[in-house]
Amino acid sequence: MRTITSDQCNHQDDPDAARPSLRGTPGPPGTLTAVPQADQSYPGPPRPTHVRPVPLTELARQLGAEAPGGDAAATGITHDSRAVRPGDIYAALPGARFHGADFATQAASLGAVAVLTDPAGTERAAATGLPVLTVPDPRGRMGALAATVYGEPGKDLLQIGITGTSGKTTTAYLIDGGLRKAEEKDGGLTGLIGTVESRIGDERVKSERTTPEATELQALFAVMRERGVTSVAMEVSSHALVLGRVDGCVFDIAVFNNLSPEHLDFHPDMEDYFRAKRQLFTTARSRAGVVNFDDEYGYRLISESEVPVTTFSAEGHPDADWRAEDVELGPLGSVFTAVGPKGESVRAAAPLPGPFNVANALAAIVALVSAGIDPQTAADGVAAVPGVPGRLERVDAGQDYLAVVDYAHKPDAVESVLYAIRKVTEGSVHAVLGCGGDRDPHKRTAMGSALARLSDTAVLTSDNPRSEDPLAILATMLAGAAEVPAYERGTVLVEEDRAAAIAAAVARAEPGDTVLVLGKGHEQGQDIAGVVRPFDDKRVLRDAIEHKRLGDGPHSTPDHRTDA
Ligand SMILES: CC(=O)N[C@H]1[C@@H](OP(=O)(O)OP(=O)(O)OC[C@H]2O[C@@H](n3ccc(=O)[nH]c3=O)[C@H](O)[C@@H]2O)O[C@H](CO)[C@@H](O)[C@@H]1O[C@H](C)C(=O)N[C@@H](C)C(=O)N[C@H](CCC(=O)O)C(=O)O
Ligand SMILES: Nc1ncnc2c1ncn2[C@@H]1O[C@H](COP(=O)(O)OP(=O)(O)OP(=O)(O)O)[C@@H](O)[C@H]1O
Repeated sequence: MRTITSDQCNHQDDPDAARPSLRGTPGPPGTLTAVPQADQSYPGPPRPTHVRPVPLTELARQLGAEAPGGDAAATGITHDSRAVRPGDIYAALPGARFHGADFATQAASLGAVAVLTDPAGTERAAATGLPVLTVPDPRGRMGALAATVYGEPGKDLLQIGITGTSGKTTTAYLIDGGLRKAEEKDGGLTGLIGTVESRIGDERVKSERTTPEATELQALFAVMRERGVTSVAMEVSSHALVLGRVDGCVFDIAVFNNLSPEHLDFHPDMEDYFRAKRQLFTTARSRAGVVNFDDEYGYRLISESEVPVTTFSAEGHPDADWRAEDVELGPLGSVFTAVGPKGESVRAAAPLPGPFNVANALAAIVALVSAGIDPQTAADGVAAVPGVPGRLERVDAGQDYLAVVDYAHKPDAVESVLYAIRKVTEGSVHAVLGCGGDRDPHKRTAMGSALARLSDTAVLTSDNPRSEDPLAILATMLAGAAEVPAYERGTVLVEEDRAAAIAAAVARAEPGDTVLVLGKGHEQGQDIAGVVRPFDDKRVLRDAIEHKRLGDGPHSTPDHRTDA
């Protein structure tokens, strides 16, 4: 293993030059070790190129676990045996499907130096001959341990965490816009972590989850620090809060957008879902909060937050700290005045349409101001965001009607998007929607109802059926559509094949109408019976529009649709 000293490592030469603006506290000087960048079939997240090895005895002390003999040290940590690199601790966690200890042999063969596990995994881990660190709840200890292994990278980053049922991704991109604007004069880079992707400056990294597991997150923070990132906006899902994925982080600002029924396959009820989100507003997790005054659960959070909160109201409520006033909604976005508690008043713009994006933009501005950025810079940065992948994203192929792809895949989001489109367009709306299999089945009826009630043509179709029968999912959605009184209901079509469903909506579009393809947004594949086939709503929509223009029959008139 090649060892270099800190003065050979770029960002240690002149830490102030590398991370100057929003934070910029350099790590302590010391010896850095180049980390082997092994070839892996499972790529895992990016890793820092240099770390300071941490002796296992020190890590055992942190865990309160029995110290292993010898002088081995760790240079990384992962919870996935396939992603182990030489020098890693392998965290063998109990899960719903497996016990990670079953993969300890693979971890050892890839160069793990120790295994962190629970008493149930100790014997299998010890059989590899590696030192074993046993604790009752390894998942609960893994985040803080990962932060230690990677040298507490989060402490060198301004961290803004966003939670809520809808708008996390959008708000994260809008905050990133403001952070970029603030960094313009200093030359610092920004980071973004969320559902669509992670970004290290302009480099894009594929996301496996909305919020990475703690070992991946701390490694990502370390890479960001190494490359000169000074501030990061990240989505924090309720799964992440319950599963300890953000253990080891203290967010400078925590943002709460809203809460509506979702993930009720994971949370037993809304109270449990709310409490999971509320964890982000404890002193262990954040320093200050930004909370949506207009949301029922946001309003409740104001009194239940442990950290001081600043409130915002896109509806202009006079009791909120920040308000959106003089809102003008437009088909491409909205403009409004953000009015603050100290007499601040800046003209701002939401670069995406719909009232809910005024809320997302105001949330972003208030989070940025709470992080110390001046309101005009914050508003300018938010307004400059060119769009968010798969969120109200337009497809233009020269047609005389609007065609939009959107990620709405829960009842509240479907309603918000349809209301938003209705507010800014006059023609008919032809909307396509499916529900994913193996996920919260409770929302399917409500999704069917919302689409039937708010569209002129509702085309019910497949999303990612996964292991479920798509027709069974569609039957539940159709039952929801049938609950809508006939006088309120648009034409409902059922078309199992998603491409044909999109073509059916396009076939009905007249000049001035809107075709709205919902549910998959940025996604590039469709999971049918565990096989993910390439499927890109934007490309399929564009093809359907072009086929219609060329009068190419089969694509514009699917022959196996069902009128409800
Ligand atoms: C409910 C949930 O979130 N489960 C997560 C959890 O699974 P689990 O504990 O049951 O793990 P398991 O599959 O039994 O495996 C046990 C252990 O063996 C390890 N293993 C497994 C196989 C192997 O070859 N080698 C290996 O080391 C696994 O890494 C794991 O640590 O730990 C796994 C390892 O990190 C995660 O992949 C898995 O996320 C699942 C796949 C998932 O999709 N979660 C979704 C629902 C999720 O987290 N969504 C949220 C919210 C999104 C939103 O708001 O829309 C998100 O943040 O993405
Ligand atoms: N503030 C909001 N209120 C209601 N609906 C919203 C809001 N923001 C976005 N949406 C809708 O929800 C969809 C998903 O938005 P976004 O990806 O920003 O949220 P998210 O919280 O990251 O969602 P997910 O958890 O599903 O990834 C958007 O495409 C839009 O239809």
